[in-house]
Amino acid sequence: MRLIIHNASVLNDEGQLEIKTITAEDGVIKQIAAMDSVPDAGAFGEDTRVIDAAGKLVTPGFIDMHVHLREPGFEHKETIETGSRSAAKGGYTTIACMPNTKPVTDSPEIVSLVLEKAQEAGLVNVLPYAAITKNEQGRELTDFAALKAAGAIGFTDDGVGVQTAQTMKDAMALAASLGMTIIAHCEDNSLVEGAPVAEGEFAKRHGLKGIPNESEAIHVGRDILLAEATGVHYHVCHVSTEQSIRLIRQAKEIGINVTTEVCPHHLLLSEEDIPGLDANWKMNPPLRSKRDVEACIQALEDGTIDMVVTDHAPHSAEEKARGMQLAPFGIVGFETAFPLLYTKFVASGRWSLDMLVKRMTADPARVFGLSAGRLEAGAPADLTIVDLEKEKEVNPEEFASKGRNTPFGGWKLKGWPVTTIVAGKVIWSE
Ligand SMILES: NC(=O)N[C@@H](CC(=O)O)C(=O)O
Ligand SMILES: [Zn+2]
Ligand SMILES: [Zn+2]
Repeated sequence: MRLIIHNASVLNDEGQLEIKTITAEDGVIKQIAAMDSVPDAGAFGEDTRVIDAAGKLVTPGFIDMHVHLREPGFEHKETIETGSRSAAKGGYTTIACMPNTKPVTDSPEIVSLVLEKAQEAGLVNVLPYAAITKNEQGRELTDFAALKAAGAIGFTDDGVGVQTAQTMKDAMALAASLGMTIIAHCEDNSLVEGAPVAEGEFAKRHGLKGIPNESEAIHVGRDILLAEATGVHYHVCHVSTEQSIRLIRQAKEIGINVTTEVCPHHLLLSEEDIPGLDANWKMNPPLRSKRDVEACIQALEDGTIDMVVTDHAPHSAEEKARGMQLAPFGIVGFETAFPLLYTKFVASGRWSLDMLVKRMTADPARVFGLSAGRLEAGAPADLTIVDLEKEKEVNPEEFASKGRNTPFGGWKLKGWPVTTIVAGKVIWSE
């Protein structure tokens, strides 16, 4: 199997675009070179596909280290197949899925099941996380060694914070001894108790209880101290507050092994933007203040925040119709992430295209030690072709995801992925 992508606009080491021809063989990039004439597929033998990418950007496939695929147990929200297709449509080629399934991914059997289903879907690379504690109940640690052996790439109780410091410390010490990462949903339940949105004007206006910033930052601070004590690689999920960012920045400065991620919605929306009691604006962490949004943007720019993730969290329309107080937290993310960030930050002139692409490819690959995420000979032929000029309105009805729960419906965006390639094979194309 050979793939040739001709006329590809690729970002070079200086972050500038140049036109190249990318050749891949047996799932691996062979060559990236300047070529004058359109290669003739016939000249390479029958098993060759040539794509003319004239006028389009070709990047390493996007990597999303925080997603919810819902299978097993919540197939009415999403399956590994529909989630993988949604990811492919958003330009993602590698995704790491959270263990808050039913049953929770806390046994080697469920890790294997997720890997099998992903294999059957045959689309993107799916990397499973396993739970830190049994059934994500925050009490008894799972069997980290067995879960690692089954293919888990890290440990997290995402969906809920690990409430007890001793449990987190034990988890970190064990993960460190196995060379594994602890990925933490940071939330102190005692400060949250049933609040559906962030503290702020919106909560006040609608008489809702507010989630304070400290509920996140207290866990971040606690865990940084525990990471220092245990030496583990500690990764903070969906960071959303100025205070957490301050703590992470200081920890990085003194050499503690901490990394973090941010979601597009926390870079683009504040609690002031919530139009009304529509649960498509309800997610965890909640939309916070404008100050927090600006802190997230600046931290992604200076590298304090390492990467962008979607926290793709599909729920059914029926579940989201239960109203702001009762509906589950979460919004879908795969199919809008790149166009949102490209339109709002790159086309507007605040970020370079190179920075955005790195935060969605090379940076997550570096943090999690993945071989993907770079355009060079020997790397996996996981590639995304993007039409930066293409302009389109977000239409949730067209999502490949089962989830329609997005606050971005109707937004007019530029920079849509048009072809996604995994291991040299086109897995999605417009
Ligand atoms: N982010 C969310 O709002 N929801 C996630 C859980 C989580 O990421 O904490 C979910 O599983 O629905
Ligand atoms: Zn979470
Ligand atoms: Zn999540």
